[in-house]
Amino acid sequence: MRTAVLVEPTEFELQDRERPTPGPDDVLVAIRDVGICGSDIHYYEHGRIGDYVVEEPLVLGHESAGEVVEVGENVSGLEAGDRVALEPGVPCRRCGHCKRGEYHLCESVEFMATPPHDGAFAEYVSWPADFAYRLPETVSTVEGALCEPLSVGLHAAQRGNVGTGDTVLVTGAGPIGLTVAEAVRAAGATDVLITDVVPEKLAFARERGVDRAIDVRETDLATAVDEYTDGVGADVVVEASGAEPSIRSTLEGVRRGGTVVLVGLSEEAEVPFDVLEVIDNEIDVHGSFRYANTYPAAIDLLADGVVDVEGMVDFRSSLEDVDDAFDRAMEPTVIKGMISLDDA
Ligand SMILES: NC(=O)C1=CN([C@@H]2O[C@H](COP(=O)(O)OP(=O)(O)OC[C@H]3O[C@@H](n4cnc5c(N)ncnc54)[C@H](O)[C@@H]3O)[C@@H](O)[C@H]2O)C=CC1
Ligand SMILES: CC(=O)[C@H](N)C(=O)O
Repeated sequence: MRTAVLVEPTEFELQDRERPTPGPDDVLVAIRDVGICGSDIHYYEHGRIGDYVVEEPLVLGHESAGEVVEVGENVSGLEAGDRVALEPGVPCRRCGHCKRGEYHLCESVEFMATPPHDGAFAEYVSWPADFAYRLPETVSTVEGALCEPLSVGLHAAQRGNVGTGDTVLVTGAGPIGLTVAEAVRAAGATDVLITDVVPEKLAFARERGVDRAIDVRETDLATAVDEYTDGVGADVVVEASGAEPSIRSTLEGVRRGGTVVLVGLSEEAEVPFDVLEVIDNEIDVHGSFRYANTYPAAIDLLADGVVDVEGMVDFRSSLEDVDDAFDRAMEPTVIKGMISLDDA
């Protein structure tokens, strides 16, 4: 089968690899669509993300969906011909975190396209059936693949306990910020403000219906939020840029007694944060890491037309054109590129 393998930073090689054989609890999936995520780009450019270093050739791509072509002998509920979204992180299912249902915190999660685990830029992936979710007819495999970033947004909204009538400030209008915006709307937020430093990203967010798009290069964030909220501040701020100034600015946007959710991963592990402000204003600060149990909700929301992810896609490219696709995906105005494979 065809695979695109990252053999060195900035170097993909198209390799012909043996088609995997599904184990008894697995499904073999002919991959149709795979999103290019910021983490794929980071591995492509730098060969590492923090402690995760690409030491062996690695197949990238963890936002994927396709068609089941074979099922293992123990699998029920899925059959050949079903289209599925693949949840990319598979936990041990036995540890305390798994048993509590917070399986995304399992220390033994094997996550696609995170060294040493291969991802989905491949014709076929064999995957545990309980992490493969059937897509209804009305949900495309592009949408199925983008259940992954949508899940990051849904989990962030849950971490922020976003509720009906809330005003939410999202910092960063990349794919994650945009899925957060979709998720908080679905959770009942009535006012969504978003920031960025790229005018095209802000214009796009505006087209998607955010109530206020703030260019923080030109506009003081605290003033803009105060104007919008009559000096109160946002109920919830979700940081989705990873930029250090933006992380620090979350405390300028949140109301007293409000919640800050940190999703964006800073280049630096330590970012100065005014703890006196946090205490004095009784701010709840939550980290948000990936997601758990979000795929069924993501698929339902897509099927019901409550959220949109397909509109974020700027282009679809082929496995053979993966180099060109990554070059395009790195352009600052591009939101989401996809690698799409022919029907298997
Ligand atoms: N916690 C988690 O589970 C996950 C975290 N992430 C992280 O979330 C962040 C966002 O991911 P993507 O949307 O894919 O990244 P992205 O790089 O495509 O988007 C970030 C956006 O922030 C904007 N930005 C840069 N500086 C800014 C500033 N000072 N104020 C406001 N906006 C600013 C950029 O122009 C860009 O539009 C990244 O740090 C990524 O690593 C991504 C996936 C999961
Ligand atoms: C941080 C990422 O972008 C990636 N989606 C991951 O969950 O590892």
